[in-house]
Amino acid sequence: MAGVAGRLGRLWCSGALSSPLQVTRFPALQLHLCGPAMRASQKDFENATNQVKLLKKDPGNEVKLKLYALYKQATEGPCNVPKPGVLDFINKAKWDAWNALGSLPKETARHNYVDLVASLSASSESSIQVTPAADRKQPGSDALVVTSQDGITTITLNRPDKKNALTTQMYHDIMLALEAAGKDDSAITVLTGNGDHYCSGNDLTNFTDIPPGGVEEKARSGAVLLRDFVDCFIDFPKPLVAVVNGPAVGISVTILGLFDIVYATDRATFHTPFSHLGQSPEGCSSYTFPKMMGPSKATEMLVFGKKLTAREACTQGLVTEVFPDSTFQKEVWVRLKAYSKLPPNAMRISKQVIRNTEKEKLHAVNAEESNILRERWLSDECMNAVVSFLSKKAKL
Ligand SMILES: CCCC/C=C/CC(=O)SCCNC(=O)CCNC(=O)[C@H](O)C(C)(C)COP(=O)(O)OP(=O)(O)OC[C@H]1O[C@@H](n2cnc3c(N)ncnc32)[C@H](O)[C@@H]1OP(=O)(O)O
Repeated sequence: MAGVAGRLGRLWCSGALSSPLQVTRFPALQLHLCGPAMRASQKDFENATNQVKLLKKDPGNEVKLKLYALYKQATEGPCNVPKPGVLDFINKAKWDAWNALGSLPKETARHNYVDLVASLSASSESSIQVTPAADRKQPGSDALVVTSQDGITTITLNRPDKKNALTTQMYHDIMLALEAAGKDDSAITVLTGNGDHYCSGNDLTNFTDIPPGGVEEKARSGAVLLRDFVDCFIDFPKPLVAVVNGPAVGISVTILGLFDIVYATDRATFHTPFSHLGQSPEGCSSYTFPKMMGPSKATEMLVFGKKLTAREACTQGLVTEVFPDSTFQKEVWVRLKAYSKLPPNAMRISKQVIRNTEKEKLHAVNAEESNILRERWLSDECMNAVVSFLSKKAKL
């Protein structure tokens, strides 16, 4: 049975499954509670399927099967596939759960799915906002989740098992998400992380994906990607907020200088170990850090790799406000929801007035930093550091 549980566990990652704990106690009742006045929209449903990927706790196999069944019923209607053989435990369990829903209408199944996800989110102490419909194209992988609610578009880094390290795909997806968020009807955009880290910076395995043009081509395309990525933050047209839910490393720290507000849990740390990695500052930090904290404090971070606590980062001006970890999510989201009700055009224009004084300079700094890094990535110092990390000899 342990094997079955393990395999069922993998269902959890499929995106079709979600969960509410109370519901599991009265499944039959719950499945028919939904009246016509309480229908969930297709957008609510799509949002719930995204939200389920962000739940912190595994809700258990019984709930997962329920979610699977509701998802299938909502998307395909009553069970219409042949019953799997008795030895095909997993598929039989899934089939039984779906078949048990009988002729439950698609709409009701959709509503119950949304309900289940909402109550599971509430009971799982998820660090992620409960978010209904986002009218947008979702990024190409689960590593980034974009949701919208209460005038706030939230972009969540979702690779908690890798401390939210940024893959090449994620850089592209974040750029797409920012482009969409800049144009949507939300007032504020938030970047945050799922799990115990905010982000561990560039995924060092990105360096292992060498194209036919060799390492020079890799460094060249990396520099173009870096420059484009940081440009999106420089040009982002509306208030951009970082909700730093845990330790932050590398590029996830440097670009904070381009955010309008940075809220951090007191558990967060801020680390830019560029010299250790044979690299050099990016994200415009060679300009924004000395400006906000003075040249010598910036040197401690960017040259000597001094790791700051959240409170130190707040004193240095990198962080706007620090919150106790136990109340971090609650306090921050209450605050942001209040801000999001301010007139959006006024906020957008005020942000742009502040940013426009610096834009040209920031673009020039970004171009220069990207060029310098292109050289650094080809250095022995950098290659040795990456090999050392990848062979598990080094950790920051
Ligand atoms: C094209 C644009 C380029 C922009 C350039 C940006 C420069 C930077 O961002 S430099 C910063 C690069 N980041 C790092 O050097 C961090 C490396 N990670 C660590 O030192 C540690 O993982 C940690 C201190 C962040 C966390 O340590 P902890 O003990 O809590 O967890 P781990 O067991 O080490 O990590 C779990 C899991 O995640 C993998 N992982 C973590 N960070 C990265 C990363 N940056 N790249 C690739 N993989 C990472 C780690 O290897 C573990 O994986 P396994 O479970 O498979 O062993």
